Amino acid sequence: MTAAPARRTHLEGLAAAVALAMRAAPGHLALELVMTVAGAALPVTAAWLTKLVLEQVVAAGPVPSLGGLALGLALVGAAAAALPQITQYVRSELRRRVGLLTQDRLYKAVNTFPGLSRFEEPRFLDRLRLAEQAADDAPAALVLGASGLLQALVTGLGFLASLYVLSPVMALLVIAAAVPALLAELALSRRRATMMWRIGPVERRRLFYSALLCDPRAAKEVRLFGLGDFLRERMLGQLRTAHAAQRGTDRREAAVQSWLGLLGAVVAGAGLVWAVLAAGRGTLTAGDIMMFVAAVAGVQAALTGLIQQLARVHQELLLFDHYLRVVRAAPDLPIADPPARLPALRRGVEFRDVWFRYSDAHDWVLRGVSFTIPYGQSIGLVGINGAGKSTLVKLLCRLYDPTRGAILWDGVDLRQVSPATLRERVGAVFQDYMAYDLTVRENIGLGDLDALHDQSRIEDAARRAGIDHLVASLPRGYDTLLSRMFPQDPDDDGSGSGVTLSGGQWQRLALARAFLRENRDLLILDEPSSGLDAEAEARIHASIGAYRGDRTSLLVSHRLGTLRDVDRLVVLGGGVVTETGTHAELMERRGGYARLFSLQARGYADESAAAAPG
Ligand SMILES: Nc1ncnc2c1ncn2[C@@H]1O[C@H](COP(=O)(O)OP(=O)(O)OP(=O)(O)O)[C@@H](O)[C@H]1O
Repeated sequence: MTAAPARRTHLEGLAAAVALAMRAAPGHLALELVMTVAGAALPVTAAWLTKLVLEQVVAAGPVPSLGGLALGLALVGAAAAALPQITQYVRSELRRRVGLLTQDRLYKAVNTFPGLSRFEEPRFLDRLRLAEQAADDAPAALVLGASGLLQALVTGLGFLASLYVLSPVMALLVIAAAVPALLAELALSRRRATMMWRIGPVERRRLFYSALLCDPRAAKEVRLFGLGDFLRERMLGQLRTAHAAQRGTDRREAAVQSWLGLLGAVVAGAGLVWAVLAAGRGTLTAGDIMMFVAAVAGVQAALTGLIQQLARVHQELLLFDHYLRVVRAAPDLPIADPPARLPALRRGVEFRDVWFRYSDAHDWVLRGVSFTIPYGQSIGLVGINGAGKSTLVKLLCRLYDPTRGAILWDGVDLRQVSPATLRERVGAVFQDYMAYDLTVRENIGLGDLDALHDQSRIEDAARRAGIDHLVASLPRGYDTLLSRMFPQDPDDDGSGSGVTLSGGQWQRLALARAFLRENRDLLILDEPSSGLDAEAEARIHASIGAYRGDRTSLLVSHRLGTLRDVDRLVVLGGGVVTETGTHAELMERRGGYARLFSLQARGYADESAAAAPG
C-alpha cells in the first residue's frame, strides 16, 4: 500500500467530495458559494469606496456624491459584520450533513467485506483508522477549503488588479514572492500526510494501550497483575514516538513558514518605501497611498490564505484518499456474478481435499481435509488445541475461502455462492462468542433480527438455552441492560446501571441466539458448553440434542463425553482427518480418540473414586 495518492487522483478526490456535499446538503452548498463570492468582493469594494471618499474629501470644492459613498461604505461594513455569523452556521450544518452521509457510506462499505481477512491486515487497519478520521470531516473540509480557495482567489485578483493599476512592477513582485511559498506549502503538506501514514501503527498501538487502561473488561487483570503503570508507560512510549515524528514536521513547517513570511514582509516594506517616495514626488495622491497599502496587504493576505487553503485542501485530499480506498475496496472474497443458487440442503456438505493457511506468510493449518457432513446427521469434530477445528468452522461459514480444494453444499462450491445467502442458512455459536452491552432481548434477538420484537420466540430461545429463570429474576426481565458501562435509562444519573452476567450465563445467551435461528439447514456449535457447570451442561446438551433433531449439524467440543451421541466423529490432527467413525468404533480402534477419551474418563473416574465414602 502506498502512502499518498497519485496527482491524477487529486481531482477525482475533489470531485468525490463535491459529489458527497451535493448529495448531502445541496442548499447549504449553494449558500456557501454565494457567501464565498460576497465575502471575497466585500474587502475590495470597501477599499475602493474608502479611496474614493478620501480623494473627494481631500479635493477642493463641493462633493455631491460623498453621502452616497459613505452610505455604500456603511452597507458594506454591515454586510461584512453579518456575513461571518451566517457563514459559520451554514458551514456547521454542511459539515454535519456531509459527515452523516460520509460515515454512512464508510460503514456500509465495511459491512460489505464478506470475509475476515481485511480485519487481520495491519496496513488495512491503519488505512481504516485514517478513513474513519477522514469520514468525520474531510469531504466537508475539502469543499469548504475549495470555497475558501475561491474566496481568496477573488479577493486576491481584485486587490491584484488594483495594485497593477498603481504599480505593475509591485504586482509582479508580490506574485513572484508567492510562488516559492506555494511550492513549499505543498511539499510540507505532502510530508505531513506521509508522516501521518508512517505513524499509523504507532497511533493504533497507543489506542490499544489506552483502551486497555480504561476497558472495564480488562480492569480485573490489569489490577490483579499490577499492569497499570506498565501499560501507561507503553502508551506514553507510543505517544512520544508519534510526538517525535510530529515535532519534526512542525519544526520544518515553522522554519519554512518564517522564511516565507520574512520574504513577504521585505516585498511589502520595499513597496511602501517606493510609494512614500512617489507621493513625495507628487506622483501618487493620499488616496493612492491608502489604496496601495491596502492592495499590497490585501494581495499578500489573499495569497497567504490561498496558499494555506491549498495546502490544507491538499492534506485533506491525502487523508480523504484513504477513505475513498476503503469505500472502493474490492470484496476480500471473490463474489460470483451471478452467484450460484444455494439449494436447500438435501445431500450434505462435503470438505473435498481442503487446504488452508491464513496467508502466504502463515503455516498450513489444514493440509487436505476430506469428510462429509451428511444431510440430517450430526458430526462431532475432535482435535487437540490448534488442530484447526475453529478454522474449519470459519471456512464452513465462508469467512475465508479454502486456499486449495473445495467445500461443496449439495455439490455446489461455496465459492460460487453469495456469503450472505449461505449465512442465512446457517445457525452457529462460535467459541469466541460476543457479549453485547445491550439488553437481554437484544442479545438474543441479534440472532435473527426479524424476531427482535417477537416476545414468544425470544422467550422460547431463552427457555431452550436454560436462561429463562435467570431472566425472570432480573430487575427488568428481557429489557434489563447487560452492561455496567451504560446507564439503563438515558436520563439516569448513572446509579441505575444494568447488570453483568457470569461467563456460563453469557454462553447460554449466545446459545439462545443460535436457537433463535430456527429452520436453518446447518447448525454449527463450536464449544457451546465449555463454560457451563455440569448440571447446566447436561441440560443444555439434552436441549441441543432435541433442537438438533434430525437437523444437519457440526459440533466441536473438547468434552468428549458430550459428543458420544453424535452420528459420527471426525478427528483432526496434523491438518488432516486422522480418524473417523462412531464413538464405539473409534474406541475399538484404540487410536488417538480412544486415548483422549480414556484420559478424560480416567480423570473423572479417579475423582469419583477419591470422593467415594469409606
Ligand atoms: N486469524 C488467524 N490468523 C492466523 N493464524 C490463525 C488465525 N486463527 C487461528 N490461527 C492458527 O491456526 C491454527 C488453528 O487454530 P484453530 O483456532 O482453528 O484451532 P482449534 O482446533 O479450534 O483450537 P482450540 O481447540 O484451541 O480451539 C492455530 O495454529 C492458530 O494459531
